[in-house]
Amino acid sequence: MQKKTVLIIGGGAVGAIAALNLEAGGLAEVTLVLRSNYKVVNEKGYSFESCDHGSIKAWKPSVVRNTIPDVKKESLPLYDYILLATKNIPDVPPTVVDLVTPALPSNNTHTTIVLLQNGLNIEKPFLSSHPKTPVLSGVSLIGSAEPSPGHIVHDEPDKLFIGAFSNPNISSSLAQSRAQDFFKIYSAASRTQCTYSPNVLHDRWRKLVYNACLNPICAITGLDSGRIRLAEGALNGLVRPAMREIICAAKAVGRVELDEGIVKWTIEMDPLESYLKPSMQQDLDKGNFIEFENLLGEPLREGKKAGVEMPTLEVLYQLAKAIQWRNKERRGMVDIPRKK
Ligand SMILES: NC(=O)C1=CN([C@@H]2O[C@H](COP(=O)(O)OP(=O)(O)OC[C@H]3O[C@@H](n4cnc5c(N)ncnc54)[C@H](OP(=O)(O)O)[C@@H]3O)[C@@H](O)[C@H]2O)C=CC1
Ligand SMILES: CC(C)(CO)C(=O)C(=O)O
Repeated sequence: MQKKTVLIIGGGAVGAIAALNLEAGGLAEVTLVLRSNYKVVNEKGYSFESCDHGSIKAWKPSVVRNTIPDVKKESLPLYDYILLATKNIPDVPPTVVDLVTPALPSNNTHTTIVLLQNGLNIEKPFLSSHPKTPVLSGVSLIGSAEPSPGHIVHDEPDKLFIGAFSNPNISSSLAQSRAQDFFKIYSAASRTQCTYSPNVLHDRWRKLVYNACLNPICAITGLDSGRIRLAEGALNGLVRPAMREIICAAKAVGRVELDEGIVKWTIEMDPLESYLKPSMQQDLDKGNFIEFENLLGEPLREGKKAGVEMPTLEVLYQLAKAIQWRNKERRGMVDIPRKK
């Protein structure tokens, strides 16, 4: 079988493991686009400490580059898949659509986009920019981090749920067959728990019980997912009310039934003593922008539109927004009046 060509944009904690896993399966040839870790990875390769793949040194995928391929200018054939593994931050340019544009003509039908990213409604921008492009959802339960450039510490197994986002411009059987094909190439190495899961909305709302609640609560308080369980009053006063608001919104917006048991399950998903920092907390620690619009803003807006009261998420959202503004100011992206 001829290998599928996969362009991965973003080779941090999640993208590097995806690249490694796809090439290990032997059914994909990966081109990986890097930014801050390009020099290190290009010169020395990645080093991995991975619970699924073992300890690996000086690894590189088939192609490493520091620019998005311009398929027209470089006369390149279209990729079979473009997988986005950047943080998805619509309020800070470039947007995900800006990123794929050089590698994807707007009338594309060949390439399939795979969004290996957290959050709700992340497929929506592509419906207008690339209306006939199938877009797949990758909901990942991995625990992975890049403590220094090119060094990947992967300590919670790569459990990935793949399905197709609905798109009124293409047949659902086409979109689903693209999802099944990607599931096969991602599963080929037999080292991950990849699941073909057509109920994308269910998977995304279920993951939001964690991401819309623990991500901002841990980021804002500076307490990791273990300490937040120990801190007096935090579970009953913050975490559980936020999670219950997501359960109500999932039902009202997506007709997704999540039972009360998911609250306990999500809180206890990782052992307390692993003191795991959700990705939003890791980003704040690094002084990076946070993915608060897709993780928190979209479920909040959708829930409120459907008539759900979400007072806890509303406060978390406004706090996260202020923190993002602080990050923008630090980077000179907002002008403020001079101090008198
Ligand atoms: N980490 C985890 O355990 C989990 C993460 N997720 C989700 O997966 C997605 C990816 O997260 P994660 O891997 O942790 O994030 P990271 O920050 O570790 O990696 C993102 C990478 O994308 C790169 N990038 C950003 N913009 C560009 C660009 N324009 N061109 C090239 N590279 C770019 C970043 O480079 P630079 O360093 O220059 O910014 C960085 O290397 C997110 O949506 C996250 O929520 C889901 C489950 C678990
Ligand atoms: C739930 C978790 C920790 C990974 O599975 C995550 O999605 C994140 O840190 O953003």
